[in-house]
Amino acid sequence: MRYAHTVERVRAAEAALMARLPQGALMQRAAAGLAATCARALSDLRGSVYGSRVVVLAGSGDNGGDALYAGARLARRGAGVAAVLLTPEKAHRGGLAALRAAGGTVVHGRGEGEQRIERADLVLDGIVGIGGQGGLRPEAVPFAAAAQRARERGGALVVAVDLPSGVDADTGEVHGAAVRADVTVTFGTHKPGLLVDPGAEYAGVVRLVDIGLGPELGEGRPGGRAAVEALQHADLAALLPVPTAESDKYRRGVLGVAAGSARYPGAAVLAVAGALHGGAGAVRYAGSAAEEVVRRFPETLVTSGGPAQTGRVQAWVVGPGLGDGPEAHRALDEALADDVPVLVDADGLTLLAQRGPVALEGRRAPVLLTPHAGEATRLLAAVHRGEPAEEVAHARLRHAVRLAEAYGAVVLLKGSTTVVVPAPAESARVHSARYREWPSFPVAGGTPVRVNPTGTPWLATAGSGDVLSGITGSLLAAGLAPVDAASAAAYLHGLAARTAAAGRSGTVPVAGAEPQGAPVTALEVAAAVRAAWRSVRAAG
Ligand SMILES: NC(=O)C1=CN([C@@H]2O[C@H](COP(=O)(O)OP(=O)(O)OC[C@H]3O[C@@H](n4cnc5c(N)ncnc54)[C@H](O)[C@@H]3O)[C@@H](O)[C@H]2O)[C@@H](O)CC1
Ligand SMILES: Nc1ncnc2c1ncn2[C@@H]1O[C@H](COP(=O)(O)OP(=O)(O)O)[C@@H](O)[C@H]1O
Ligand SMILES: [K+]
Repeated sequence: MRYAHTVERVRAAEAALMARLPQGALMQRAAAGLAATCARALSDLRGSVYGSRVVVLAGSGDNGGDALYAGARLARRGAGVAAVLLTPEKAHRGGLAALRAAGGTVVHGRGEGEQRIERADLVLDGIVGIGGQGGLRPEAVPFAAAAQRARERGGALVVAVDLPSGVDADTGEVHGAAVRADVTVTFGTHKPGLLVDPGAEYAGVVRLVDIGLGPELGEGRPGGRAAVEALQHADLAALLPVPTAESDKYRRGVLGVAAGSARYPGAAVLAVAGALHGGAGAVRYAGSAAEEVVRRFPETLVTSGGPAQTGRVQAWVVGPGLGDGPEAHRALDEALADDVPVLVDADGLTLLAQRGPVALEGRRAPVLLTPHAGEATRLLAAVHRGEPAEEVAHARLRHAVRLAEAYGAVVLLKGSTTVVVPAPAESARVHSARYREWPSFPVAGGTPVRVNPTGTPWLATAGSGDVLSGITGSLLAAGLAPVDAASAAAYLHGLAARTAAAGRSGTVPVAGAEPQGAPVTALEVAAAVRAAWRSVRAAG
């Protein structure tokens, strides 16, 4: 598992650790790790650190201090290091003295600063770290722009210190300008904003430097009190259901799929395709696309009636391609009336948004909502004034948490970074009338939010969401808890898309890297789930 902690937790852990260490020890650990990463990168880029041109962008806080000390270490190895100080009178004293003592220089004036940045081999972004508030301040913006020009024209490497300046550490939100980094060297633990877009995209490849915070952060457990966590191959291998000698198809789980309509039969086929590859023992399909489904997948048990006419299932997927007619409403009602976990997707979400959270009242078994930003906007509009979908996409954690709180449901919010939020602890369904303030992220005392590390923009293709519903439903039917089913399915789905696009299996995701290979269709993603599953089990 990869864990991320909020600024508040990091500060508390740092304070506890610093109380036991000599002054400045933590900053030296951070600077040493940072300089080592930069030195490796410079060696790869130019053959050696000696003679390379490094510019340190230093703000007035400890983030600037880290950058200046790291600059000093690089200068001692023969790099030409120049510092651009955002507020010279407040620059970190010790860091600046160390840089000067190592032969580094200070650049004066904006023009010269920008020129130096544009000619640099490596730019260290130490403008602001976890102490940042809001977007980049105006005086920092031209330097961030110069660093971007240096990347684009000169092939300079931009290395962010702790996090790219301008990215919100706790949420990944970016308000205004921010530094775009190739590599981010972060200290002690990941910050949520490094794992969630848009912040994750600004961060590039993230390297974690151990500064000894682990025991303070974890409180005896790995990842203790993390706000965000991301599954890795080994976690997934432990979650995936594998049949035993005693298994039969019922014990492996039976999933019901209520999807598709005369107008959208394809959605039914795609959801069933996902379901059949997701690990359940059997898939029952209920709806008007029964003929198409069984023609394509003869292993499906079908009925042209609704969920109430279907035999026993252990979970339902309801919604993809259902349309909005009376049959669609009936399918949603009948699925929700069954006392098993229900995943609501696509048109099912649009119907649910018309009714609001009250439609889920009285249910005991879990509900899992899987909206994209547009559907999330509609669901939120039922309990709150509407917000445009871009707002949801740019503040993913906040809106997914809001949705989970408002509907008392597990939420998987799709998009560039898919996030999975657990249902609120006690069923606190909130109605517009008594609604005062939205909960903020992270939820106090809450379980961590899962973010998916395997996503790829190749998935932005029609019908891939239907496939995801099927995979998730299958894992739910197999008995996984909703948060595990949703996050494991998103992981497999992303890995399958990467595998299908690259034409080979087992591709391990690299953050910030350009997507490999060629376009894929939704059905090809479903077919590649098997290869993704294999590569996960092989690594686990
Ligand atoms: N506290 C610790 O023990 C450690 C902290 N470390 C470093 O210290 C950093 C935190 O240091 P600080 O608490 O001094 O805070 P920062 O250095 O992150 O930021 C504070 C400074 O940035 C300015 N600032 C705030 N928002 C800004 C914005 N939007 N645009 C431009 N400037 C802005 C503030 O005026 C303030 O001077 C971490 O990110 C990490 O790099 C590391 O050295 C490891 C140990
Ligand atoms: N830019 C992107 N990067 C990564 N994944 C994406 C991106 N855009 C969409 N996706 C993924 O593609 C899938 C699309 O699902 P959805 O929006 O429901 O489409 P459809 O209704 O056509 O199936 C989701 O899994 C989503 O997370
Ligand atoms: K920074």
